[in-house]
This record gives sequence, C-alpha cells and structure tokens, in this order.
Amino acid sequence: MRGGLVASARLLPRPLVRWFLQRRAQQDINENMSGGKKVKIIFVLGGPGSGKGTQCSNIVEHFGFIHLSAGELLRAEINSGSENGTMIDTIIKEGKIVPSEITIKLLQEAIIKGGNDKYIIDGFPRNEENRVVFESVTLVTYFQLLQINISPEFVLFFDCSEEEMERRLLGRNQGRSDDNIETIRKRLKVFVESSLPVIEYYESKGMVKKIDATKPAPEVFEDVKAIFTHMA
Ligand SMILES: Nc1ncnc2c1ncn2[C@@H]1O[C@H](COP(=O)(O)OP(=O)(O)O)[C@@H](O)[C@H]1O
Ligand SMILES: Nc1ccn([C@@H]2O[C@H](COP(=O)(O)OP(=O)(O)O)[C@@H](O)[C@H]2O)c(=O)n1
Ligand SMILES: [Mg+2]
Repeated sequence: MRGGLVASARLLPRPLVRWFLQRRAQQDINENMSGGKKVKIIFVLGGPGSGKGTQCSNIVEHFGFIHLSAGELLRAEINSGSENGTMIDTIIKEGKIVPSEITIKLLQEAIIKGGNDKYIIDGFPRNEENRVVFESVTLVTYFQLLQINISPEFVLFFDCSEEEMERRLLGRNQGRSDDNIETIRKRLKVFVESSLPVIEYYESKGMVKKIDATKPAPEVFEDVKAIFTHMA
C-alpha cells in the first residue's frame, strides 16, 4: 500500500507530495498516541537513588500517567539480545551515559506504542546531548519528513544528598550491575557534571518543581501529590 503510494507520488509535484505525507503522518500520530489530544510529558530527574522510580509508581497509580524509565528501557534492550546490547551494558556498568540516538529511539517507540496522552519520563534527559537531541525529535519517520517538537510541561526534580543516595543504592537489592560502590561513585560524579546542568537549564526557564527527596517516601509523595493535583 505504501509502495503504491510512493510510486504514484513520483508523478505529482514535490510540494504536494510533501504536504500529503506530512498530513498523513500527523493523522497517524494523533490516532496512535492520543486520539487527537496534545501529549503531555513530564521529565522526572534527580540523582541515582533519589527515588525517581519509587515516586513514578505512585504517580502512575494515582494520576493515570504512563511511566517510561530511560534506564529500564535500556536494560530491556540489553536483555532482548539486541545488537547494541553489549555496548549499552558496558556503558551502564561504567556509569556513563548511552548515546542519545539509542535512548531516544527507545523512548519514541514506547511513546507511540503507549497510546496515552500523559507520560512521565524518568532519568531523561541525563545530559545536554539528551536534551538537545530530544528537542528536535522526529516522531514519525516517513521519509524523515516530520519533525515534532515535544517539550515537557515541567520538570520534577528530586533533590537528595549524595550520602543518602549512596546509602539507598547500596541497599536497593535489585541485582543491578551498576549498584556497586565503584559504579555508584562514578554515577554520582556523572550526575553532578552532566545531569545537574540540564536541571539548571530548565530552572533558568522557570520549569523546575523541586522536591526535598531526603524525607521518607510517603512524605515525598505528599509533596508530589500537591503538584499533580494542582495540574489536573
Ligand atoms: N524517600 C525514600 N527514603 C528511603 N528510601 C527510599 C526512598 N525512596 C526510595 N527509596 C529506596 O531507595 C532505593 C532507590 O530508589 P529508586 O526509586 O529506585 O530511585 P532512583 O530511580 O532515583 O534511582 C530503592 O531501594 C527504594 O526503595
Ligand atoms: N537517559 C539515560 C538514562 C539512563 N542511562 C544509563 O542507565 C543507567 C541507569 O539509569 P537509571 O535511570 O535506571 O538509574 P537510577 O537513577 O534510577 O538509579 C545510567 O547510570 C546510565 O548508564 C543513560 O545512559 N541515559
Ligand atoms: Mg530508577
């Protein structure tokens, strides 16, 4: 069907073909993603062990968002035996950040597949490259025609002391290859050097809602709830 479309499109003037394909792609996005509604995205950021995953589960349960964890998507990619798996595995064990094209492709696929209009994206963008590439994300790739810019509604930042994050990660017990003291120290360093500047960038745009994440999880959720209740 698409092959026939391309063949007949060759006979038409280029601007008309371009317009037609863009319209078609936009319709597909609306149908696949949100039934025509604007898709809401919230970034959930914070250091490793600050409680992003824990609070995202609460948000899903109470406010009907789909939770996408960049780290979990990358771990699933390793486990699926994909050709990039070994490379991703090595980068995660070193506490470094995976190239944006890989992570963003996984996020794009999950957003389109999710079929919801509300997403919380946890652990992304983790560096400036993640942020800049996502800003010009191409959601539908028919002939690379359509550039769709999805910007977050706001950024939820879980602020937690390094000491507390380290303690939590050492007790997490999920069998993760990066929850050992050597990798944890590297991840904390990467957080300060690469991820904090992203949070500062959004802060300069007035988009950050900061939460004290050193408190016990139920208390942190009270603060999270206040933010989400107000936006509903
Ligand atoms: N507020 C909290 N106080 C104490 N422990 C917490 C808190 N929030 C989460 N945890 C625990 O700390 C560990 C890391 O939490 P997690 O949600 O996985 O953080 P992140 O996704 O930011 O790395 C988990 O074992 C979790 O149960
Ligand atoms: N945007 C992202 C998110 C995670 N990752 C990698 O995945 C690892 C685990 O991320 P995560 O978000 O699951 O980790 P936590 O902060 O939840 O402990 C990171 O340390 C990075 O190596 C990445 O490269 N790029
Ligand atoms: Mg997590």
